[in-house]
Amino acid sequence: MKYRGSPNFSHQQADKVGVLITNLGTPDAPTKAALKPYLKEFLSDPRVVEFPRLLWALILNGIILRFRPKRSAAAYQSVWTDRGSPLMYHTEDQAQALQQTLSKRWGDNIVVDFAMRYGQPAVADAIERMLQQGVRKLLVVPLYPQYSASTTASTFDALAKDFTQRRWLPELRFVAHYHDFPAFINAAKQRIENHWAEHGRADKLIFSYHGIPLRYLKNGDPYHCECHKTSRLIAEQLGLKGDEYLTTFQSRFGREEWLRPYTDETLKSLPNNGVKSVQVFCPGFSADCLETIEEIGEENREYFLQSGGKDYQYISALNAEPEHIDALTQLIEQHLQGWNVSADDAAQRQQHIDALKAQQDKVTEQ
Ligand SMILES: C=CC1=C(C)c2cc3[nH]c(cc4nc(cc5[nH]c(cc1n2)c(C)c5CCC(=O)O)C(CCC(=O)O)=C4C)c(C)c3C=C
Ligand SMILES: [Fe+2]
Ligand SMILES: [Fe+2]
Repeated sequence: MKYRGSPNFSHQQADKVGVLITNLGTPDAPTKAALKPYLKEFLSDPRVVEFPRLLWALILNGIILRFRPKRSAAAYQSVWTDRGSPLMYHTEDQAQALQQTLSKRWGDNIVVDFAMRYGQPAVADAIERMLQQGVRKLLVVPLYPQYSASTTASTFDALAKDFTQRRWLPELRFVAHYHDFPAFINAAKQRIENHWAEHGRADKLIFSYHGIPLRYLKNGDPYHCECHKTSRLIAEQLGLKGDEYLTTFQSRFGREEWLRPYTDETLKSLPNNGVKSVQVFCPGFSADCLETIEEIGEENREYFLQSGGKDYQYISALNAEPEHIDALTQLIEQHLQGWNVSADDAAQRQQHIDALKAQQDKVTEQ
């Protein structure tokens, strides 16, 4: 059969609304063996590496997948916890907290689940689980506040690929970005103010975002502009002047030029320019992960201190903090408008089916 259906579908089942939050994905374990398939899937995605396919396959398999898994495994070991990868357990906590807040208003009619673009839990499996539970209206929320083809569009690709193989598609809504959503900006503001209340302020606040190749910006990716807008809006809410904060880009990969200024180079140069204390916040990461805990929390701290900096503080991501869950709940509710499903839908469909059946019976009797 070409298209997967839902043959066990119960006609009495109430229609449900599904909310699927997604993030990038993470290896199953902090080992070379687990890193290899994870990196292979991730870096084979043409949305991530826009390069001639054949040439890239040679570089990826011949060079990168030979050396990088070991190096990355060591980095992952330094952030791994009893609950596994931070990205995984924060996303799990976010889904659970959202189920609670949304159920208060929607009761049993709403199902929240989470998936990862690469690795497990896979997007296709989450969709299957949700459809099995009666989800007929699906809202997908990639937890990337700023749109980028390499992340947001790639998530859409995964959904689309699954849908090409299904018979009965749900109604679909997709959050492409929320870089300027007031409740999100407010959550970031609160996170930073909470940090200030405990630790005081630094000479500069650095907003560090994951980079992308400069070429993608030149080809029309709005990511760079959305990052700058997020920074500006958070800074405005905090009452910061233009020279009190900076926007930088981290996590370069490969040899070509990426978005500038680079976070590491900036932190190395700041002490020479009289900036002795910094606080770094990453508004593009909805959960702490390798790139924030290890790269920003550890590696870049060393760069700053070795270059003459005196005080370096990393402000953790929004994770499953109440103000983040509140912001995401508002975002989700905005995108769910008009989708008030109830048991009535199922009852109505059953009536329709009964009527059809009665008609059919009449035909066979004749
Ligand atoms: C938040 C937005 C992200 C964008 C934009 C993004 C683009 C991007 N990333 C790579 C290469 C790598 N990224 C890696 C890890 C990683 N990236 C993001 C987010 C974005 N990436 C997250 C949340 C993580 C951490 C995942 C975790 O398990 O904690 C890695 C793997 C780590 C490593 O081996 O160093 C790579 C590789 C490219 C090439 C790219 C845009 C083109
Ligand atoms: Fe990345
Ligand atoms: Fe821009």
